[in-house]
Amino acid sequence: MKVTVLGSTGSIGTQALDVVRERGWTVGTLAAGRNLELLEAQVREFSPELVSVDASVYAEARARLAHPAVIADPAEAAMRPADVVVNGMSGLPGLSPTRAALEAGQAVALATKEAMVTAAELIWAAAQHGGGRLVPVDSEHTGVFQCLTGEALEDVAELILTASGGPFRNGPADLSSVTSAQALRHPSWNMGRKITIDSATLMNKGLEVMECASLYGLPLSKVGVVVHPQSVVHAAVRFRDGSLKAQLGPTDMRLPIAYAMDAAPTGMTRPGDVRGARRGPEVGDHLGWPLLGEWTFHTPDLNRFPALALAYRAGEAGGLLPAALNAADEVAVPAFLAGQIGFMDIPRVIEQVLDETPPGPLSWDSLAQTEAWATRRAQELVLRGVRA
Ligand SMILES: NC(=O)C1=CN([C@@H]2O[C@H](COP(=O)(O)OP(=O)(O)OC[C@H]3O[C@@H](n4cnc5c(N)ncnc54)[C@H](OP(=O)(O)O)[C@@H]3O)[C@@H](O)[C@H]2O)C=CC1
Ligand SMILES: CC(=O)[C@@H](O)[C@H](O)COP(=O)(O)O
Ligand SMILES: [Mn+2]
Repeated sequence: MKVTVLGSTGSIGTQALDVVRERGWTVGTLAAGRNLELLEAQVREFSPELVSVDASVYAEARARLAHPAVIADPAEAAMRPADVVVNGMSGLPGLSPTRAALEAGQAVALATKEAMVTAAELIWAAAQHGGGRLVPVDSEHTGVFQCLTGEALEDVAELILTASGGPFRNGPADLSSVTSAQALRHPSWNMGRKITIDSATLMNKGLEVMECASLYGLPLSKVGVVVHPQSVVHAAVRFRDGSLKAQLGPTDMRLPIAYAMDAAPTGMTRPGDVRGARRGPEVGDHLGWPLLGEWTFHTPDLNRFPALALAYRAGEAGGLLPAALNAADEVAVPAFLAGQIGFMDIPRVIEQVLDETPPGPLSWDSLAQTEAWATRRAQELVLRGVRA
């Protein structure tokens, strides 16, 4: 199988390349941002025909990388014919490559949750128009996908996503003065910095609730969240007869990535279009994973973690609000990491941006305008302070 990996130098990208190595697949195209040292090592190992890098390091990349063609356009990289395109780009920059890949008829293993959060209708239209297919990589959403396989959507009463609860699930009661070092200490997953902070605020779960509704074509009122500190159960589906089906697994993203890569060629073309895939060989030496230990489940505390309620609010409003929420979060999280604002200012910035977002129908143009506006407004709030 010939694979494209977008975001190849990140947490998802490097694990996708682990799967490629284990399976003996080949790499046609890689897209990275600015980490040329790691990209150079990946080029040496996988010999792709094409690499894309961030425009700011394009000249340096041309000088350093002798043999593959070098471009500065991940959307073009996404269109290069491949059996599967893994998108592990973080945030808004991952949106246009997702669109480009689907419009070019590619099979996409999609980790970039921001695409389904901000632009689901447009992404599905791109898939319909271009013949592209997609399968989610996110651990909870592959969990739902696997639970829904062989079931009828009309029989679903509720989709349940588990949350680890992040590093602050047991305290302190007041989160105003927690540090970025504390917030970056995720209890169960090793991930990029942005998603790790989102896990600490529970915004990650908020984004995932919207991602889930968009993927499976169900209203937000049918997507629930339960805190499960052990991160063994990734998701569950409650059916109308009262039965629950859950998906369990080790906390190793190579399993969801490998499943999505196997499933993408027969993947989803519209919301809820779930067809399970044949499973590939063992991933990451997990056949002996011990199904042992104690598992607990409790409801999330929306007072300490208001970001989750904000995400439900944006998701229920729909239109351009999820894009505004996401853009504000993409400003607030780096500002927190840079020490410019406190931890509880993250949801404050987002709430004020949501309150002020001009309504309107979703299109690629209005999406880009709203993202630009919300980014600017969030930057102002970071500099000047949010309302009391
Ligand atoms: N990590 C995880 O376990 C999970 C992640 N996800 C989702 O997957 C996505 C990626 O997350 P994660 O891997 O943690 O993030 P990382 O921050 O670890 O990686 C982001 C990747 O995007 C790359 N990138 C940035 N700009 C560009 C660009 N212009 N062109 C191409 N690549 C670019 C970065 O490149 P560089 O470093 O070279 O600058 C890096 O390779 C997010 O949407 C996240 O929510 C979902 C579930 C689990
Ligand atoms: C691995 C994965 O899918 C992450 O999105 C994970 O869910 C983050 O953990 P939280 O449950 O703490 O948000
Ligand atoms: Mn997840």
